[in-house]
Amino acid sequence: MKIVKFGGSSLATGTSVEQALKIILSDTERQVVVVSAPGKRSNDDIKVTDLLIKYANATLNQEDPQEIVRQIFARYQEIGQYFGLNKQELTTIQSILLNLPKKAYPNDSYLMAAFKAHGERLNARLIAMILKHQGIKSRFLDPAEAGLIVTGEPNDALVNPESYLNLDQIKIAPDERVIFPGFFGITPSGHIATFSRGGSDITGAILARGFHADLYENFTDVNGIFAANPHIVAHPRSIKQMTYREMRELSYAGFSVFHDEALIPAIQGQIPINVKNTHEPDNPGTMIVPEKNFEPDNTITGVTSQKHFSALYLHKYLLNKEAGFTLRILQILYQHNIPYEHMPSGIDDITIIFNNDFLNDQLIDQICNEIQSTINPDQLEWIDDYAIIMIVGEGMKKTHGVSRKILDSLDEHQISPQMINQGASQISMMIGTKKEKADEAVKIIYRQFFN
Ligand SMILES: Nc1ncnc2c1ncn2[C@@H]1O[C@H](COP(=O)(O)OP(=O)(O)O)[C@@H](O)[C@H]1O
Ligand SMILES: N[C@@H](CC(=O)OP(=O)(O)O)C(=O)O
Repeated sequence: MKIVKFGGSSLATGTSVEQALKIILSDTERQVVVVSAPGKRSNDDIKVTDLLIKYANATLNQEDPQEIVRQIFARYQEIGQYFGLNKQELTTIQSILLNLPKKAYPNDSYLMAAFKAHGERLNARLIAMILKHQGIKSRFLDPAEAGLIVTGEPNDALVNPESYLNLDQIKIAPDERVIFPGFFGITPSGHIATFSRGGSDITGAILARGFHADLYENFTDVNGIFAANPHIVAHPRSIKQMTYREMRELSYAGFSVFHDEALIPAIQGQIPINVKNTHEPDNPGTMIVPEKNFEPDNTITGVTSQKHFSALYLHKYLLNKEAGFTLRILQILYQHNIPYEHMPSGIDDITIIFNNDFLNDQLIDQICNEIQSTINPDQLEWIDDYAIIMIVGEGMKKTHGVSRKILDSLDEHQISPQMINQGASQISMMIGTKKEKADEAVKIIYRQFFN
């Protein structure tokens, strides 16, 4: 059996849903279908998830939400009408939308999560209705009914392992198609909580593990995973095959096409993932597979950058001899509830790299003051325009001179790395640069290894 996930970019219009249904019905093994909320129809369009966030905010601010509800419903109506659904069938969707503010939520964060989740919840209902309308045996399966239990933050939830036991109990008839909404699960007390943005990929992977699928097919709007972000490098090469750990490093570091957390259930279940193009289903796309029996066909598999970082550089002589130096820094960060991303160090210095999402000016001042007074470094520098370039490839550990080739090519273009870090697995190299140099660095490294 295969789990098939369609992203919002593949379900934005009636024509694209028709193409998705064609793909589902062309293979009897494609029995469980995970759907996202309708995505953008054009570059300046708004995803349904973002419209729902506006609806939630309007509700919280006690503003009139009529216009926004009209816009959201119009997206489902457009798709439903394309398939000839009647007014009454579509009214169910409209009334669920209108009723959202009347439900009880433990707090504003749960309200936000529940509103957001309805992009997927209503789309799964709609697609199941369309299939039924076409005489195809199909079922809408809700995470509440399936027992997809999550814990943690209402808008950044994590799957609870009991979900796998619950999914194992679900019976699917051989000729039946199950339509499952992506992006959310149910908390132990029965409320909706969503994964982080882009989290329908996670639902697909959870179901792939829970239903012991042979393959997890993830359909998007491009021919698989490219070796670099197509918005940075024009027409990058598509990766034929890569390992789970390569993908995890690349998706964590900026390959937004596949969610980094979605790799974990697939790895646990050892289920291969095939990222494919809805608009070109015969293209083989990218296979993501376990490390064993893998022969890389290029030294590097991909290069990516992320620009939302800041760094704290600390210099202190004999830092290596001072017991508890890092511990005291971490205690300060812990007191302010600030996580860090990386902490490369030398004999006399240490750089702590932060995700800007967890910082504000007041917090930055507070932690710098506290570190200065507690640690008393010789030099303390805050760098707020930091980017990380990540070069990943199973082929890197077998090839000599990869780092030299990368650093020489950057040097030729006057880009001087502020930090270099090679992971112990030897399949990735991380380079810190100024934010404004990040895209150029990606282009240079891509050209060096792929052209
Ligand atoms: N390395 C990459 N390979 C392929 N696509 C990428 C890459 N990096 C960024 N993207 C972008 O990711 C988009 C697909 O992701 P997304 O819009 O979230 O799809 P979906 O709606 O199918 O989940 C592509 O259209 C592409 O612009
Ligand atoms: N609709 C949600 C979840 C998701 O995964 O969407 P997509 O598959 O279109 O990236 C979001 O926009 O975050």
